[in-house]
Amino acid sequence: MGNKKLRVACYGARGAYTYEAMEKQFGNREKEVIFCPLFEDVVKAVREGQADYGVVPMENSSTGGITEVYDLIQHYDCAIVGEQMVKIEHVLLGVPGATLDDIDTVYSHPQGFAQCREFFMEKRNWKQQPYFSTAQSAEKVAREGKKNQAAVASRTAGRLYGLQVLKDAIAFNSSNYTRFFIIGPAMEIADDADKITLVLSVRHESGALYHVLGYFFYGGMNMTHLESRPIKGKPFEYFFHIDVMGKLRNPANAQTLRGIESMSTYFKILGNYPSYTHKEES
Ligand SMILES: O=C(O)C(=O)Cc1ccccc1
Repeated sequence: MGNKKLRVACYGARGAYTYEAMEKQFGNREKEVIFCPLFEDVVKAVREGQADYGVVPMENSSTGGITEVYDLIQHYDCAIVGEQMVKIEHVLLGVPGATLDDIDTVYSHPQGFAQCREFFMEKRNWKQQPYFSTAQSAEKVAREGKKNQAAVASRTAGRLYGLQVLKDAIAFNSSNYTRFFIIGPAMEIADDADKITLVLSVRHESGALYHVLGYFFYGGMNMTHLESRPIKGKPFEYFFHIDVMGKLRNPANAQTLRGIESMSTYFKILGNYPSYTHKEES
């Protein structure tokens, strides 16, 4: 890439959780950040070359896989070049001077509402208004300046957009983490890459997935995530998105994957990248 400034497509806005993940990945590098209001805008920007990399959330420890992102990466044929993990601590934000009693409408990303489900069970007369990222929700509430409006977002977003915390720690799971993919137009295998993401489908017959997964067991490759996604045009057939610990440069791992490929009706490796745990330990 020479000395050209890095262009990174980031979901949301400054103060979004994805922005935190982006800073963890690229913080020390000079970059131009292209903010995208939709996940699809991020993936498209990477595919069409407006950005060198993109950052999107893909899995949450309370609510599970963010399935739309899996479908988009597959549809736009992007590669995974890294991952990051961010601790998510949602707060309820309102305009200065507002109290909980003033609120009747709340804005957030649907993930924000899902992760605070129990808090909102008690607020049945509040309207939950799905919006873009949590940060854009905070910005909207600040910009409109109405006492009846609140946002579910981070404390950082509140500080950034001049809102006050009406209620702290509103997520139902205090150990709430989100995993993010760093995507690119093509695979990049760093020396410390230790995790592989791949997509496959198998014949529609008994034992087909069992046989495929058996290869991981016999090859000693620890599977860390499995997500099944419907295949468009083939009702009740699935793409399996699989994360396993391993290295494509390790001949034994490569051999295991070749075995799996031979058992699959569709097989594509999306990336081999340094895992979050690996980075934390090093
Ligand atoms: O909206 C954001 O801030 C995001 O980055 C998406 C998201 C929303 C809620 C939890 C984790 C990620």
